[in-house]
Amino acid sequence: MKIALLGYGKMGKAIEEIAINRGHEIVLRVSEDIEAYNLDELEIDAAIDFSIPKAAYKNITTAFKHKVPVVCGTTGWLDDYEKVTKLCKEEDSAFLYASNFSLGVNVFFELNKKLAHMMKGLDDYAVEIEEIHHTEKLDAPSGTAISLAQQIIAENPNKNGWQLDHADKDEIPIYAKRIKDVPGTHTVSYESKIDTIEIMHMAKSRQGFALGAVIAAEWLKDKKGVFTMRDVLSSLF
Ligand SMILES: NC(=O)c1ccc[n+]([C@@H]2O[C@H](COP(=O)([O-])OP(=O)(O)OC[C@H]3O[C@@H](n4cnc5c(N)ncnc54)[C@H](O)[C@@H]3O)[C@@H](O)[C@H]2O)c1
Ligand SMILES: O=C(O)C1=N[C@H](C(=O)O)CCC1
Repeated sequence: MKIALLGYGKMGKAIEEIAINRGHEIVLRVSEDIEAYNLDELEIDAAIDFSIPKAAYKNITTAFKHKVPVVCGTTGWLDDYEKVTKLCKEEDSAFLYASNFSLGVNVFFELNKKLAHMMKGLDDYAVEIEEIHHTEKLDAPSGTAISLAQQIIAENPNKNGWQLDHADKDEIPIYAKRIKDVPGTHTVSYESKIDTIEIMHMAKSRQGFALGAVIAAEWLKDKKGVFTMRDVLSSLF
Protein backbone atom coordinates (compact mmCIF):
# COMPACT_ATOMS: atom_id res chain seq x y z
CA MET A 1 0.00 0.00 0.00
CA LYS A 2 1.00 3.63 -0.52
CA ILE A 3 0.59 5.35 2.85
CA ALA A 4 0.54 9.07 3.74
CA LEU A 5 1.58 9.90 7.30
CA LEU A 6 -0.33 12.95 8.57
CA GLY A 7 1.89 13.75 11.57
CA TYR A 8 5.50 12.60 11.65
CA GLY A 9 6.35 12.75 15.33
CA LYS A 10 6.85 9.89 17.81
CA MET A 11 3.90 7.89 16.44
CA GLY A 12 4.43 8.78 12.78
CA LYS A 13 7.97 7.43 12.98
CA ALA A 14 6.91 4.25 14.83
CA ILE A 15 4.21 3.66 12.19
CA GLU A 16 6.68 4.24 9.35
CA GLU A 17 8.99 1.50 10.66
CA ILE A 18 6.20 -1.06 11.03
CA ALA A 19 4.56 -0.14 7.70
CA ILE A 20 7.84 -0.60 5.81
CA ASN A 21 8.47 -3.94 7.57
CA ARG A 22 5.03 -5.06 6.39
CA GLY A 23 5.87 -4.18 2.76
CA HIS A 24 4.19 -0.77 2.47
CA GLU A 25 5.58 2.44 1.00
CA ILE A 26 5.44 5.82 2.74
CA VAL A 27 4.71 8.31 -0.05
CA LEU A 28 4.06 11.42 2.06
CA ARG A 29 5.08 12.74 5.49
CA VAL A 30 3.04 15.76 6.64
CA SER A 31 4.41 17.86 9.52
CA GLU A 32 2.65 21.19 9.01
CA ASP A 33 -0.46 22.65 7.34
CA ILE A 34 -1.67 19.96 4.89
CA GLU A 35 -2.37 22.62 2.23
CA ALA A 36 1.40 22.89 1.71
CA TYR A 37 1.41 19.36 0.18
CA ASN A 38 0.09 17.97 -3.11
CA LEU A 39 -1.94 14.83 -2.40
CA ASP A 40 -3.24 14.26 -5.93
CA GLU A 41 -0.21 12.86 -7.76
CA LEU A 42 0.75 10.25 -5.17
CA GLU A 43 -2.00 7.58 -5.61
CA ILE A 44 -2.34 7.29 -1.81
CA ASP A 45 -4.17 4.14 -0.62
CA ALA A 46 -4.61 5.35 2.97
CA ALA A 47 -3.65 8.25 5.23
CA ILE A 48 -2.75 7.66 8.88
CA ASP A 49 -3.20 10.73 11.07
CA PHE A 50 -1.24 10.94 14.32
CA SER A 51 -0.79 14.70 14.48
CA ILE A 52 -2.01 17.26 17.00
CA PRO A 53 -5.57 17.97 18.22
CA LYS A 54 -5.95 21.27 16.39
CA ALA A 55 -4.75 19.83 13.03
CA ALA A 56 -6.73 16.59 12.93
CA TYR A 57 -10.02 17.95 11.55
CA LYS A 58 -8.40 19.73 8.61
CA ASN A 59 -6.11 16.79 7.85
CA ILE A 60 -8.96 14.27 7.85
CA THR A 61 -11.39 16.34 5.79
CA THR A 62 -8.70 17.33 3.26
CA ALA A 63 -7.88 13.65 2.75
CA PHE A 64 -11.58 12.87 2.17
CA LYS A 65 -11.71 15.58 -0.52
CA HIS A 66 -8.83 13.81 -2.29
CA LYS A 67 -10.67 10.43 -1.99
CA VAL A 68 -8.11 9.09 0.47
CA PRO A 69 -9.36 6.80 3.31
CA VAL A 70 -8.23 7.95 6.77
CA VAL A 71 -7.15 6.07 9.90
CA CYS A 72 -6.97 8.55 12.78
CA GLY A 73 -5.32 8.05 16.16
CA THR A 74 -4.99 11.69 17.10
CA THR A 75 -6.85 12.43 20.34
CA GLY A 76 -8.31 15.65 21.73
CA TRP A 77 -10.40 16.71 18.68
CA LEU A 78 -13.60 14.71 19.24
CA ASP A 79 -15.93 17.74 19.45
CA ASP A 80 -15.71 17.57 15.61
CA TYR A 81 -16.31 13.80 15.34
CA GLU A 82 -19.95 14.08 14.14
CA LYS A 83 -18.96 16.65 11.48
CA VAL A 84 -16.18 14.33 10.27
CA THR A 85 -18.42 11.27 9.98
CA LYS A 86 -21.07 13.31 8.12
CA LEU A 87 -18.47 14.59 5.68
CA CYS A 88 -17.02 11.09 5.23
CA LYS A 89 -20.44 9.85 4.09
CA GLU A 90 -21.00 12.90 1.84
CA GLU A 91 -17.61 12.39 0.16
CA ASP A 92 -18.21 8.60 -0.12
CA SER A 93 -14.91 8.07 1.70
CA ALA A 94 -13.72 5.83 4.56
CA PHE A 95 -12.79 6.73 8.13
CA LEU A 96 -11.64 4.84 11.20
CA TYR A 97 -10.89 6.56 14.52
CA ALA A 98 -9.62 4.75 17.62
CA SER A 99 -8.53 6.37 20.86
CA ASN A 100 -6.16 3.44 21.19
CA PHE A 101 -5.06 1.04 18.42
CA SER A 102 -3.26 -1.52 20.56
CA LEU A 103 -4.69 -5.03 20.63
CA GLY A 104 -4.12 -5.17 24.41
CA VAL A 105 -6.13 -2.02 25.05
CA ASN A 106 -8.93 -3.27 22.82
CA VAL A 107 -9.07 -6.44 24.95
CA PHE A 108 -8.97 -4.17 28.03
CA PHE A 109 -11.96 -2.22 26.62
CA GLU A 110 -13.98 -5.45 26.44
CA LEU A 111 -13.01 -6.30 30.06
CA ASN A 112 -13.97 -2.78 31.14
CA LYS A 113 -17.45 -3.13 29.60
CA LYS A 114 -17.96 -6.55 31.22
CA LEU A 115 -16.80 -5.30 34.63
CA ALA A 116 -18.97 -2.16 34.36
CA HIS A 117 -21.97 -4.38 33.61
CA MET A 118 -21.25 -6.51 36.72
CA MET A 119 -20.67 -3.48 38.98
CA LYS A 120 -23.60 -1.31 37.92
CA GLY A 121 -25.91 -2.43 40.77
CA LEU A 122 -23.21 -2.49 43.47
CA ASP A 123 -23.68 0.96 44.98
CA ASP A 124 -21.02 0.51 47.71
CA TYR A 125 -18.27 0.77 45.08
CA ALA A 126 -17.03 4.12 43.71
CA VAL A 127 -15.51 3.96 40.24
CA GLU A 128 -12.59 6.09 39.04
CA ILE A 129 -10.13 6.12 36.13
CA GLU A 130 -6.44 7.03 36.22
CA GLU A 131 -4.27 7.60 33.16
CA ILE A 132 -0.51 8.20 33.11
CA HIS A 133 1.36 9.47 30.03
CA HIS A 134 4.64 11.14 29.06
CA THR A 135 5.05 14.86 29.73
CA GLU A 136 4.86 15.82 26.01
CA LYS A 137 1.21 14.81 25.72
CA LEU A 138 -0.92 17.83 24.71
CA ASP A 139 -4.38 16.62 25.79
CA ALA A 140 -5.85 15.50 29.12
CA PRO A 141 -7.52 13.26 29.88
CA SER A 142 -6.29 10.77 27.31
CA GLY A 143 -8.61 9.63 24.54
CA THR A 144 -8.36 6.11 25.96
CA ALA A 145 -9.54 7.27 29.40
CA ILE A 146 -12.49 9.02 27.75
CA SER A 147 -13.35 5.79 25.88
CA LEU A 148 -13.19 3.85 29.17
CA ALA A 149 -15.51 6.39 30.86
CA GLN A 150 -17.96 6.29 27.93
CA GLN A 151 -18.05 2.48 28.09
CA ILE A 152 -18.89 2.58 31.84
CA ILE A 153 -21.55 5.28 31.30
CA ALA A 154 -23.17 3.12 28.59
CA GLU A 155 -23.48 0.23 31.08
CA ASN A 156 -24.35 2.14 34.27
CA PRO A 157 -27.56 4.24 34.35
CA ASN A 158 -26.33 6.01 37.53
CA LYS A 159 -23.38 7.59 35.68
CA ASN A 160 -24.10 10.43 33.28
CA GLY A 161 -20.68 11.88 32.52
CA TRP A 162 -17.02 12.22 33.49
CA GLN A 163 -14.82 15.04 34.78
CA LEU A 164 -11.10 15.64 34.99
CA ASP A 165 -9.71 15.51 38.57
CA HIS A 166 -13.04 15.55 40.42
CA ALA A 167 -16.63 14.46 39.87
CA ASP A 168 -20.17 14.72 41.17
CA LYS A 169 -21.86 11.53 42.38
CA ASP A 170 -23.35 10.78 38.96
CA GLU A 171 -20.01 11.31 37.18
CA ILE A 172 -16.76 9.36 36.84
CA PRO A 173 -13.57 11.16 37.95
CA ILE A 174 -10.59 10.81 35.62
CA TYR A 175 -7.15 11.56 37.07
CA ALA A 176 -4.44 12.42 34.53
CA LYS A 177 -0.77 12.17 35.55
CA ARG A 178 2.22 13.15 33.40
CA ILE A 179 5.54 11.36 34.01
CA LYS A 180 8.57 11.46 31.71
CA ASP A 181 8.68 8.75 28.98
CA VAL A 182 5.56 6.79 30.07
CA PRO A 183 3.94 5.43 26.83
CA GLY A 184 0.48 4.99 28.40
CA THR A 185 -1.01 3.37 31.51
CA HIS A 186 -4.72 3.18 32.29
CA THR A 187 -6.38 1.90 35.47
CA VAL A 188 -10.08 1.52 36.24
CA SER A 189 -10.75 1.10 39.99
CA TYR A 190 -13.86 0.27 41.98
CA GLU A 191 -13.37 1.03 45.65
CA SER A 192 -15.57 0.19 48.66
CA LYS A 193 -14.83 0.42 52.40
CA ILE A 194 -14.04 -3.30 52.29
CA ASP A 195 -11.93 -3.78 49.17
CA THR A 196 -10.72 -2.52 45.80
CA ILE A 197 -11.21 -4.07 42.37
CA GLU A 198 -8.81 -2.84 39.67
CA ILE A 199 -8.10 -3.53 36.00
CA MET A 200 -4.99 -2.03 34.43
CA HIS A 201 -3.31 -1.82 31.03
CA MET A 202 0.29 -0.66 30.78
CA ALA A 203 1.90 -0.12 27.37
CA LYS A 204 5.63 -0.93 27.37
CA SER A 205 6.31 1.04 24.16
CA ARG A 206 4.47 2.68 21.22
CA GLN A 207 4.79 -0.47 19.11
CA GLY A 208 1.32 -1.81 19.88
CA PHE A 209 -0.36 1.49 18.93
CA ALA A 210 1.64 1.67 15.67
CA LEU A 211 1.02 -1.95 14.64
CA GLY A 212 -2.71 -1.59 15.30
CA ALA A 213 -2.86 1.57 13.16
CA VAL A 214 -1.12 -0.13 10.21
CA ILE A 215 -3.40 -3.19 10.50
CA ALA A 216 -6.40 -0.80 10.55
CA ALA A 217 -5.14 0.94 7.37
CA GLU A 218 -4.69 -2.42 5.61
CA TRP A 219 -8.25 -3.34 6.66
CA LEU A 220 -9.75 0.04 5.60
CA LYS A 221 -8.29 0.09 2.08
CA ASP A 222 -11.09 -0.24 -0.54
CA LYS A 223 -13.86 0.14 2.10
CA LYS A 224 -16.40 2.99 2.31
CA GLY A 225 -17.99 4.25 5.53
CA VAL A 226 -17.20 4.95 9.17
CA PHE A 227 -15.62 2.20 11.25
CA THR A 228 -14.04 1.48 14.65
CA MET A 229 -11.30 -0.83 15.86
CA ARG A 230 -14.05 -3.23 16.95
CA ASP A 231 -14.89 -3.74 13.26
CA VAL A 232 -11.24 -4.57 12.54
CA LEU A 233 -11.06 -7.01 15.46
CA SER A 234 -14.59 -8.42 15.04
CA SER A 235 -13.33 -11.96 14.51
CA LEU A 236 -11.65 -11.83 17.96
CA PHE A 237 -14.50 -10.46 20.12
N1 LIG B 1 -4.84 6.18 19.12
C1 LIG B 1 -3.69 5.69 19.58
O1 LIG B 1 -3.48 4.47 19.67
C2 LIG B 1 -2.63 6.67 19.96
C3 LIG B 1 -1.38 6.23 20.40
C4 LIG B 1 -0.38 7.17 20.65
C5 LIG B 1 -0.64 8.52 20.44
N2 LIG B 1 -1.87 8.90 20.02
C6 LIG B 1 -2.17 10.29 19.71
O2 LIG B 1 -1.51 10.60 18.48
C7 LIG B 1 -1.17 12.00 18.45
C8 LIG B 1 0.31 12.14 18.12
O3 LIG B 1 1.07 11.56 19.14
P1 LIG B 1 2.69 11.63 19.08
O4 LIG B 1 3.14 11.03 20.36
O5 LIG B 1 3.18 11.11 17.79
O6 LIG B 1 2.90 13.21 19.15
P2 LIG B 1 4.17 14.04 18.60
O7 LIG B 1 4.06 15.37 19.25
O8 LIG B 1 5.41 13.25 18.75
O9 LIG B 1 3.87 14.18 17.02
C9 LIG B 1 2.90 15.04 16.49
C10 LIG B 1 3.45 15.60 15.20
O10 LIG B 1 2.44 16.33 14.51
C11 LIG B 1 3.12 17.35 13.79
N3 LIG B 1 2.21 18.39 13.33
C12 LIG B 1 2.00 19.64 13.81
N4 LIG B 1 1.08 20.28 13.04
C13 LIG B 1 0.70 19.41 12.09
C14 LIG B 1 -0.21 19.47 11.00
N5 LIG B 1 -0.94 20.56 10.74
N6 LIG B 1 -0.38 18.36 10.24
C15 LIG B 1 0.34 17.24 10.49
N7 LIG B 1 1.24 17.14 11.48
C16 LIG B 1 1.41 18.20 12.27
C17 LIG B 1 4.17 17.87 14.76
O11 LIG B 1 5.21 18.50 14.04
C18 LIG B 1 4.63 16.56 15.42
O12 LIG B 1 5.77 16.05 14.78
C19 LIG B 1 -1.61 12.55 19.81
O13 LIG B 1 -2.89 13.13 19.67
C20 LIG B 1 -1.70 11.31 20.69
O14 LIG B 1 -2.63 11.46 21.75
C21 LIG B 1 -2.86 8.01 19.80
O1 LIG C 1 1.09 9.13 23.77
C1 LIG C 1 -0.09 9.49 23.66
O2 LIG C 1 -0.41 10.68 23.51
C2 LIG C 1 -1.18 8.47 23.70
N1 LIG C 1 -2.38 8.86 23.40
C3 LIG C 1 -3.54 8.04 23.29
C4 LIG C 1 -4.63 8.53 24.22
O3 LIG C 1 -4.79 9.75 24.39
O4 LIG C 1 -5.37 7.70 24.76
C5 LIG C 1 -3.25 6.57 23.43
C6 LIG C 1 -2.11 6.26 24.34
C7 LIG C 1 -0.85 7.06 24.01
